[in-house]
Amino acid sequence: MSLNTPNSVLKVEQIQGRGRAIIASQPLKAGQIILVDSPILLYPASPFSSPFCHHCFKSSSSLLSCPNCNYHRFCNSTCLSNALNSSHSNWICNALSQLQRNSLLLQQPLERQLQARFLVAAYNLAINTPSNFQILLSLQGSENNDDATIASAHFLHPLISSFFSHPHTELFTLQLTSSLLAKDKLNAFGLMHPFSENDELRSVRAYGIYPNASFFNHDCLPNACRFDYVDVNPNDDRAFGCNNTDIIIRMIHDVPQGREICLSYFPVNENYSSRQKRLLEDYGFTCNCDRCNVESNWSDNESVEENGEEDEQEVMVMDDEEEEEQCENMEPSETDNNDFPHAYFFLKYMCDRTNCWGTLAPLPPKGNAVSNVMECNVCGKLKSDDDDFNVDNDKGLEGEVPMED
Ligand SMILES: C[S@@+](CC[C@H](N)C(=O)[O-])C[C@H]1O[C@@H](n2cnc3c(N)ncnc32)[C@H](O)[C@@H]1O
Repeated sequence: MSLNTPNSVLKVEQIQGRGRAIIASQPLKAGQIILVDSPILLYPASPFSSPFCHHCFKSSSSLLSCPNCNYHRFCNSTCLSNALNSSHSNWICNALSQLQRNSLLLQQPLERQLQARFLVAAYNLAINTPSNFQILLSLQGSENNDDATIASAHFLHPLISSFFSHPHTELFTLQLTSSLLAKDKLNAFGLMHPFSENDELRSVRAYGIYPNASFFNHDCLPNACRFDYVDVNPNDDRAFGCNNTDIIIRMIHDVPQGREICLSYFPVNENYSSRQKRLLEDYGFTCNCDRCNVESNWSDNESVEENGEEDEQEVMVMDDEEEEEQCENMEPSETDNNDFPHAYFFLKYMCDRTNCWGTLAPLPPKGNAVSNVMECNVCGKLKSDDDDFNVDNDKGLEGEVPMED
């Protein structure tokens, strides 16, 4: 099976115990852009009152209001007119206007309000873009959900189905609502606010369903990572010619043909037990990647030095100079058989900026030459392989040529 993108260097294969997986169909280079994916559905992370454009999610000093509800706002007339034909159709405009006045819903936790917002966007897709709704239905996630998702479906379905009219009343069932919620939970990506060092956590501006990127499985030491540039204009070098709501997947290091390409579903600094808990509760699987296999043998009470970690709070960060010197001389192959094979990964590919926890990938190669400038996928910091050298981000990436897929 191939991805629904032209000239893809990737293919989709079924792997026992992992479902569909993305495989390199040719050798891939560090920094190479392997996928640019556009969302089939986006919804704001603050469900009913986002200060950003409700269509493209850019921040803007002046926003135009929807002429019907006078409530949802758009950054310019193009976004407004595109939205009126898609993400803010008459049906969704009416549904949102009623939902945001529903006191029962407004008393619910934020997570459930977001689920309501997602369902309205998903059912709007079914009504306005049935082919994209079929793509959403083909993604992982079924009606056999965890108890919390089933409870949400029971609460939200009657509310949202009151906006349907014939023939949708028969088609849009409780089971469908439940399976849509599962698909959102397993597949949604967050489009992030630009990083600020003062925020401990970089918050999400909007959630999106990206049909091709949804096939990437998780690995706690990923070989690719995703970038997004929500506030950057398409003609800015940093956006590599993409739309601002696209996500761009780039290789962290070289991989041979036939290797599975994986992302990490969350920052790589999380410790073993919190990763395992999150993957089981949120994604329904037990991770047995190389890193988890090594760390499963570490006792919680063992000292950090014994485990090869430097931080008692089990955060995978290395700032100890001696340890860094030791690791600097290691190649990945040398670390394969020791107790801390990921030391090299943390040193080379984890951002060292305070509170960032992002992953570094080289800028796209020029021809065959891998760039020695690494970009952080969270804070956007640029740093050279040899030494820290911070490029003035406002000036863009002069001379860097994006690779085609
Ligand atoms: C975003 S989807 C990835 C694509 C999915 N495999 C499919 O068939 O559509 C996330 C789901 O993939 C599976 N998955 C992802 N990473 C995995 C891993 N490392 N081991 C086993 N299953 C994994 C889990 O079922 C998870 O809920």
